[in-house]
Amino acid sequence: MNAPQLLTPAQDIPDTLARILADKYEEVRERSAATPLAEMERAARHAPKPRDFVRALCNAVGEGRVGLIAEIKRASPSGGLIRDPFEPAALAEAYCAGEATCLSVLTDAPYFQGTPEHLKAARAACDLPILRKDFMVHPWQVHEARAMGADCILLILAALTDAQAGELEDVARSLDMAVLAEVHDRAELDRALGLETRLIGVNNRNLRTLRTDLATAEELVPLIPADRIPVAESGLRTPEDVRRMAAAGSRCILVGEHLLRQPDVAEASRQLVHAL
Ligand SMILES: O=P(O)(O)OC[C@@H](O)[C@@H](O)c1c[nH]c2ccccc12
Repeated sequence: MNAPQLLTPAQDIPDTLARILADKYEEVRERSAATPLAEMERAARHAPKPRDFVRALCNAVGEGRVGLIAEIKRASPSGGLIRDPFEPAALAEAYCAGEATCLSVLTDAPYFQGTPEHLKAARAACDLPILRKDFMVHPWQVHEARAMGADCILLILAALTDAQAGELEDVARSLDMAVLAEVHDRAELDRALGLETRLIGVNNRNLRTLRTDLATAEELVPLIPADRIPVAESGLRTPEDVRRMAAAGSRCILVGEHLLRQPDVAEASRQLVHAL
């Protein structure tokens, strides 16, 4: 990607997401100056082999279970401090014991109090495939994700132009990583379907206002073609919520805050996995 695209995010992105992205562009500018792309590419090539994120979800669904992507995050803009003390390795083990299919680990520091160390610790503690949950805006971050051990990246369509999303997807594919393309409305869904990836996340949370509404997935999941894999994200708490998402056509879910607020994370995870 050319340097000018590092300078500033697209202009028409309001509110919370705009603030996060402005900070992210600044962060990437600084970090990629400290560790040049060529060095990050080399680190990515030497990372442990990717785990198959898509296959894990397909297997879970094929065996009649919920495909649960269980999230590890210390804090969030909407939830404040979510878990304290916060132990990523212990959480990864608990999710694994609770039959989660994959993990999602926040690595964004300013808004989620995440670090790459959280992802590394989680990956070393279990053998589940791992999504790096961050705001990806530049190929440098995709190599960085692979270098820290991530098996999948998130592409938030609301944060990216089609050209950016396509380029980031190409880099991920070149590194044998999966891509979760995240949408919040029909226009973003149409754009996501122009990508190669089969994984389409429908975020029930509006990243501009931070409110969740399960009706978002109920509206959009039925529009996703059968050759793709829908993932309902955010605001899910109860087995009943999981059944609502499955009724709309999504047997894969991404759940964070609810699980992280439980004392017994493994048991809470198991309850969602066996909700159907
Ligand atoms: O904690 P929740 O409401 O269960 O949501 C998890 C996940 O969907 C949410 O963290 C998320 C979805 N898309 C994102 C994009 C960036 C940061 C965070 C997210």
